[in-house]
Amino acid sequence: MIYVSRLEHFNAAHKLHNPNWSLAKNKEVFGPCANTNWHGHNYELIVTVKGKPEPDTGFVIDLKKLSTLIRTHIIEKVDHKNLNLDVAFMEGKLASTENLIIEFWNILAPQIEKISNAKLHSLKLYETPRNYVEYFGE
Ligand SMILES: Nc1nc2c(c(=O)[nH]1)N=C([C@H](O)[C@H](O)COP(=O)(O)OP(=O)(O)OP(=O)(O)O)CN2
Repeated sequence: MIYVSRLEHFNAAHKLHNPNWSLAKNKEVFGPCANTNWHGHNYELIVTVKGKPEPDTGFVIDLKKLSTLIRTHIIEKVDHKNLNLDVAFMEGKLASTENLIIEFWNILAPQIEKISNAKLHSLKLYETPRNYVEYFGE
């Protein structure tokens, strides 16, 4: 089994805010991340797919096609957007890195299987250079 990865990036604004809590409670739990007027991050997304190289191409997946797929289905929806206000698939969800990566998985996994024999293996999402989450679909 070969694991093939593509790094993409996007910039987005958000705030961590639980609508069931008061502003004071949100600030107590989320600190500056609850700032009422938003804050931004430079996100980095690493998408890893697994499979066997196709005999005709030597590719598990064409990385150009994988990049286009990620950009079409994820990056164009979140880049330079407000994750709390502008992104349909985050509606009603707390804009944490964990919740984002689950939504990304649900979107990408079926799309990757449409264009290749490879399967999505993992996603890694950096919110800051020091904070990241990983997801393996379970
Ligand atoms: N489990 C999670 N914890 C936190 C998340 C998250 O998505 N999941 N998000 C945040 C904030 O949105 C943000 O990432 C924190 O920013 P900050 O503390 O400024 O991160 P830095 O790495 O830049 O901070 P340094 O302390 O300067 O290293 C908080 N928690």
